Amino acid sequence: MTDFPDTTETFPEQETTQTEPTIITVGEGAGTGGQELGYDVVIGNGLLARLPQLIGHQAERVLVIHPRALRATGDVVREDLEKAGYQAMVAEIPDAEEGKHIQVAAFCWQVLGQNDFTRSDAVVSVGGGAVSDLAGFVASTWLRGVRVVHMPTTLLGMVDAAVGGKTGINTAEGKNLVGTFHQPAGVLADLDTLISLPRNELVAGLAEVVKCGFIADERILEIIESSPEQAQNPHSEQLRELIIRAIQVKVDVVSKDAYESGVREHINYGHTLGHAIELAERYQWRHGAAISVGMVFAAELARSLGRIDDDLVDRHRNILTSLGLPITYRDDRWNQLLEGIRRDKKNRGDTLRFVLLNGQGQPATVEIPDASILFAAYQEIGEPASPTISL
Ligand SMILES: NC(=O)c1ccc[n+]([C@@H]2O[C@H](COP(=O)([O-])OP(=O)(O)OC[C@H]3O[C@@H](n4cnc5c(N)ncnc54)[C@H](O)[C@@H]3O)[C@@H](O)[C@H]2O)c1
Ligand SMILES: O=C(O)C(=O)C[C@@H](O)[C@H](O)[C@H](O)COP(=O)(O)O
Ligand SMILES: [Zn+2]
Repeated sequence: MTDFPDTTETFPEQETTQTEPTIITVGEGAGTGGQELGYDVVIGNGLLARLPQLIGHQAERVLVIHPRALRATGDVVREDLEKAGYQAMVAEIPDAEEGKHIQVAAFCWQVLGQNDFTRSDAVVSVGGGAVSDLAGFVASTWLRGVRVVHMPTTLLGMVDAAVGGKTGINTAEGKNLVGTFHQPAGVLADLDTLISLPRNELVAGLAEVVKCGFIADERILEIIESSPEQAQNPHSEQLRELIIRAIQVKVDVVSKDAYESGVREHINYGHTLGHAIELAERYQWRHGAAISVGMVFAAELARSLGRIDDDLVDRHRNILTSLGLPITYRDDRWNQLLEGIRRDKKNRGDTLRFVLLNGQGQPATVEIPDASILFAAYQEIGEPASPTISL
């Protein structure tokens, strides 16, 4: 997997301030919990004890789905659930995008079936966005829908993937092409889990935070600009504030448009090219890295259409670079990328649609009349591909 910045180290140990958790409700007043809006995203430290409250006491059995890399954490969660009186079991799935596969979903369905999971039982995801996407998909399809609680352990999972109910798996043709909308019963974002997260994963998550800054909350951009280092420090107050602000942006949008028939498309900023890059790279690029390049591409596209000025495009490049995120892509892959772009879910028939800015904090979904405009923007982000080394 591509490393940016060139490190997988974690942050040095440091005291973390324990404060009262922040609770943000999705679709406040809109529903009754379960698979509807009206659930809580709890952000804080040491939150595991709150899990039974979110699962609910009608469940007797709970399946904890976690990736191989988080075996120890998955076991702790399972043991805690056993102590709380549930019959808890784990399903260990392949790491990262390898987990977002139909065969992995089939494995989880088998575990649920063999353990007689009923409609009152529940699923818990422990891991990053790949795990919550897969576990959410499994929960939404098992018996046509059982409760799922997400415990995101990556920054990206906390600020984006665990919130809002999009689930998904990949197919050979592209990213997230199969999936459902299935709101969780709750989300526990325990900031302590970020301490073991490799720095490059944390930085990848910051790409989605920056996205929220450009589409909605400029204060996010200002915090990062004033200290890109503190934004990457899992112990910092700045990162806590960034997480809360980014979740608030997502919650506001999802609360208005849970099924993406309007404004929810805006949180797909940077994803049209981003997903095409992920496919072209056979998922060896992190999602956040691909979205970073995708946002610069979208900014160039908006500039070429006269929607934003040079300063806003430069702000994209500066802020993403300050975090060590990539802003260019190899210049010899256009046809392959265009194929991916054509499969984006925002398209309607042959009409390509992109989320672009009309200014800071002013996103809009725009129809692209002619793919040649896209090619021109691609040239602005292109860099020569590394020469092939032949023996
Ligand atoms: N459903 C949505 O709304 C939504 C939103 C954004 C992204 N996504 C999806 O999320 C996925 C990306 O999520 P991600 O960036 O979290 O990647 P990921 O789930 O692949 O996790 C990244 C890596 O970090 C490891 N990891 C997780 N938590 C850790 C921890 N606390 N300590 C150490 N290592 C840990 C994982 O094992 C994995 O190797 C993509 O598939 C993307 O499409 C979905
Ligand atoms: O929640 C949403 O809506 C998003 O678009 C958030 C994105 O960050 C996320 O990557 C999502 O999975 C993309 O969805 P897709 O519909 O483009 O597959
Ligand atoms: Zn995303």
